[in-house]
Amino acid sequence: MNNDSKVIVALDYNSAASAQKFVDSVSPELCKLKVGKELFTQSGPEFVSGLVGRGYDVFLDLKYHDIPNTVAKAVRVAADMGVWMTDVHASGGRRMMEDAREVLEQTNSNMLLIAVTVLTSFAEEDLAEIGIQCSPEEQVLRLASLAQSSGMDGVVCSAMEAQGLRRALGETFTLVTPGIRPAAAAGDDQRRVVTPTDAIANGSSYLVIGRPITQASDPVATLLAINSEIST
Ligand SMILES: O=C(O)c1cc(=O)[nH]c(=O)n1[C@@H]1O[C@H](COP(=O)(O)O)[C@@H](O)[C@H]1O
Repeated sequence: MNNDSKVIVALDYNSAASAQKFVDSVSPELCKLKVGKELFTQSGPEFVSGLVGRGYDVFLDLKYHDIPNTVAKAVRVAADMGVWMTDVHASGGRRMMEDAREVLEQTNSNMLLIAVTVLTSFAEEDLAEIGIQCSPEEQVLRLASLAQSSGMDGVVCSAMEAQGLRRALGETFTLVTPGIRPAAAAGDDQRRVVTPTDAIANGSSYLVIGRPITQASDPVATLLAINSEIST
């Protein structure tokens, strides 16, 4: 079986039972799965291990951001769980990212380690309010370059920045893009949104999609429609 879908469904459910209901209706060939803060806080590593055991590529999205020693140790535990990918915040800095990379090398782990640049819920005015006086695009490029030179496999960014990052950082750098909204869908709390088709055209490696699938009246049909939209 080939787990080659570019869609990572964000399992942003408040109970293991509701997440499991979705998981039972799909298969590892149709999508990868992301476990984030809400579900992990609720259901913990056991739920994650269950997904790994069923053959899913799991993105454990806990966005580690702490001192280098703490992050490296948490990344090591994530790798031991057998997840496919996990993330740290690029703004944790070079030493934090390098130490996380080193711990994976010491254990011969091939888990993908990626760094969040500027959250897709941020617009330029949100950056200004936290003291960053540039456009999201500039800040994403700065943090993505730092992430690449600190040994990260890729970054999380908006697909709005994907084209520029592909040009600057090359074809093999993994670009994971949330903030995906089919045309005419509600943006919710997201600010830098792109449609599935445009995200792929811009060079995204993987699309993270939550509410447009999980809150659809027919989540599986919506996932299938997105898979076919981006494979044509
Ligand atoms: O790291 C992430 O996955 C992430 C980074 C980011 O910049 N923006 C972002 O939305 N996400 C996650 O991607 C998912 C997006 O969900 P929807 O907005 O419902 O599609 C959520 O689980 C977020 O936690």
